[in-house]
Amino acid sequence: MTAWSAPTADGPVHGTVAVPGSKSITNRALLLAALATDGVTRTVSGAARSRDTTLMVDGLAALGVDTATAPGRDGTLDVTITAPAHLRGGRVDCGLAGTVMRFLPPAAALADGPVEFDGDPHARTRPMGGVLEGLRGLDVALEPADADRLPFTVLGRGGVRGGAVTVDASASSQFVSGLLLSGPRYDAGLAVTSSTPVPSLPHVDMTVTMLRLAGVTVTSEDSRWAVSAGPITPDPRFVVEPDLSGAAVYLAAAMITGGRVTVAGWPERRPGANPERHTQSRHDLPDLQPLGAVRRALEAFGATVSEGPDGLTAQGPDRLSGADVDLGEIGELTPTVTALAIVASLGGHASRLRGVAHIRGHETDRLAALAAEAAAIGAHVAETEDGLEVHPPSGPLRPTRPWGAYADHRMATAGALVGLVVPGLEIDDVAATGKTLPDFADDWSTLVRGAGIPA
Ligand SMILES: O=C(O)C1=C[C@@H](OP(=O)(O)O)[C@@H](O)[C@H](O)C1
Ligand SMILES: C=C(OP(=O)(O)O)C(=O)O
Repeated sequence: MTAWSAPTADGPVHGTVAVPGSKSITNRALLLAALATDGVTRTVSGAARSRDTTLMVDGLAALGVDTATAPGRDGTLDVTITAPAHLRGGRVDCGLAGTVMRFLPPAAALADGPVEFDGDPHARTRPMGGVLEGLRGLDVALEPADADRLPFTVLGRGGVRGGAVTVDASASSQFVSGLLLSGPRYDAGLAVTSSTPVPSLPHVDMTVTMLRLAGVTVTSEDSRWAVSAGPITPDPRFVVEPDLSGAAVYLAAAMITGGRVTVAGWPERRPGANPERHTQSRHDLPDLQPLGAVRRALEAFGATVSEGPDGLTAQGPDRLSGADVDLGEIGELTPTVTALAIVASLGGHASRLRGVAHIRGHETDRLAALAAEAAAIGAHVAETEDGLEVHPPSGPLRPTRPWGAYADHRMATAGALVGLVVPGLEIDDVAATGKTLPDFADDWSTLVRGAGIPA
């Protein structure tokens, strides 16, 4: 693997960029189309053309779902899905995708035969307990019976009785989302209670909203969510919006350099759009991604973030401030925010990132990885129990070795952000960005060198 030289910014980064569709929305839309109960062929358009999407499409195909992909607008994919009358047994490669390893086992329980699950070496260390505990609570048989990690087999028996389960979802909101997405197909529907606080709650909200858009009755109260048994009928042409966490990387480039970057194609929403209405049109969309929380986190470092007809725009300050931010709702932003905190520390400002203990179970132990890569350039980033503290360094930052990506897209993009102000920084595996941002290296270089990415 050849290291990639991250471009250094000569001045403020200005431009307009297009980012791929959200992998979280894409993979929910694909699964809901595959679980649809009316035999209609559906298209998910604007889907991320990325490894996680491909893994979901291939996983669904392994369960007997009819899938076809075609190039869509702006480098995205159009995926056509026809749900079969019955899912079948097979073998699913989860890669490193949390959405595949947590969302497909509850669907596999509906299959007519055993479904084997495995993934990348690191995927075998990612927590799975909540999903498997939930399935066992519904009398779904697993092999091994006490499995709590990949690899395992779900012994599908063509149906699931459904009912109420209590799980520990402190390690990932995806445990709750995964169970809820298949719940309407269980005989008695499904009620999921988490015995512990759930991180990344906006991702559970995304699940609830997308289920409602697909005609499912969902109730939620505190840490309990319930879906009624019944038809799943998503929009036959579902349009995926751009990925907010991917967008945040480009917005952060403006922040770090005192520039201005717009992410094009951000949907304009009417306030009060109603997810209970079984419809989807561009101007009648409920919020699916946590823009408010992301905006607050970026603004805490001094950015101005605005939405308009051109898209989502961040304007950087002359110098970043330090910040004390709780990222519990948006844990996947931690690498990006850490890069902002490292740059702020160069101006003498300390920062504290809290509420993200669970990201030790993400693509890698992100707290350990961020602290280690920061130390290798002379930055001062210390792990805490639930986050990171970033302090001013004792001298200028200098790479001593390539920044490690750890097969983690967001570690790679965090390295690119730090590279804007640290000359000579290389990233050991920029291809890791293919998990969600397949064109990242080229798009980033084009933006930073001033030409902007055609949006
Ligand atoms: O449901 C989803 O699409 C996601 C939920 C979150 O997972 P965690 O709750 O494990 O943080 C998020 O970090 C991940 O990137 C995507
Ligand atoms: C945590 C992430 O991914 P996954 O869906 O694999 O959990 C992420 O994208 O930051």
